[in-house]
Amino acid sequence: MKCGGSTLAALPESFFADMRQLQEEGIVTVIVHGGGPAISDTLSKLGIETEFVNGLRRTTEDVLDVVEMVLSGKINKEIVRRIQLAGASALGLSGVDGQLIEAVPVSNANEVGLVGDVTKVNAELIQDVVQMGYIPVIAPVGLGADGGQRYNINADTAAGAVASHLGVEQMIVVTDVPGIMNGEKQVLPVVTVAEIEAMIQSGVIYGGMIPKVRAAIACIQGRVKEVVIVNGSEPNVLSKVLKEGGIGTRIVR
Ligand SMILES: Nc1ncnc2c1ncn2[C@@H]1O[C@H](COP(=O)(O)OP(=O)(O)O)[C@@H](O)[C@H]1O
Ligand SMILES: CC(=O)N[C@@H](CCC(=O)OP(=O)(O)O)C(=O)O
Repeated sequence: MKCGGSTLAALPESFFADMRQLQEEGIVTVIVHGGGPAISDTLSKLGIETEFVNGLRRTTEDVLDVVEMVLSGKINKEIVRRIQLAGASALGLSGVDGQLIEAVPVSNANEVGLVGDVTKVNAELIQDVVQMGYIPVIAPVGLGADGGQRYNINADTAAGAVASHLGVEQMIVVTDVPGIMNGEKQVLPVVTVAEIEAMIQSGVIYGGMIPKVRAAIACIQGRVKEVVIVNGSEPNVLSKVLKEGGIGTRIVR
């Protein structure tokens, strides 16, 4: 599951209670989270300028310090605490811990700086954490293969990579809209990978939805059958996706 920064503060207690219920039923959840708005807030308090190029934050070493502090510190621990308060067990990690997420510079690094694309995920570590009874909560900061260089990774991209390396059946993207909407603001129940490019071209899909659909395209292969985009403030949204369906937008092959 990917939890977007747009919705984290608005997630109700029941969202985490639902997660506990699912864990008790043996449904395994792995969380990759964002935190874009909180990063932007802290950068502005510190007087560090920030800017997005095609949805990716232009990242200098100074920006990266704040990204890591906010994502791996504040946001990651907030989510872990909320899961624990709901009575479930969670363990917070970033892509740095246990070399969880290995990354290389994105192809337009000359424009965006220290932003990474995922090349490898330590799936064994995630599986071990799950085996120990914890819900892994992962912040999208990656490390170069040499272990020295950190990279800021878009959270949708990181979640898609984790989903495909784990070979899960479904990725749930929790955000602040009820799904992908068409030009008339109607939520589309199903969108195919083939339809997405045209929707980006026509401007129906824009801004923060673009990295989500691109991550979906990249991860829907092999065992990953679908990506479902849902609103986190919808009551018991996780159970509804997993048990009833008919909610949000399903992106399928
Ligand atoms: N076709 C679309 N349907 C729904 N939302 C869209 C669409 N195109 C762009 N968006 C935007 O994508 C946003 C979600 O992305 P973002 O703000 O980055 O969220 P998150 O922090 O959850 O990743 C929505 O709030 C909406 O403004
Ligand atoms: C490279 C890049 O843009 N990284 C993102 C990481 C956080 C993120 O993606 O958070 P949301 O899911 O809330 O948007 C950033 O710096 O904002």
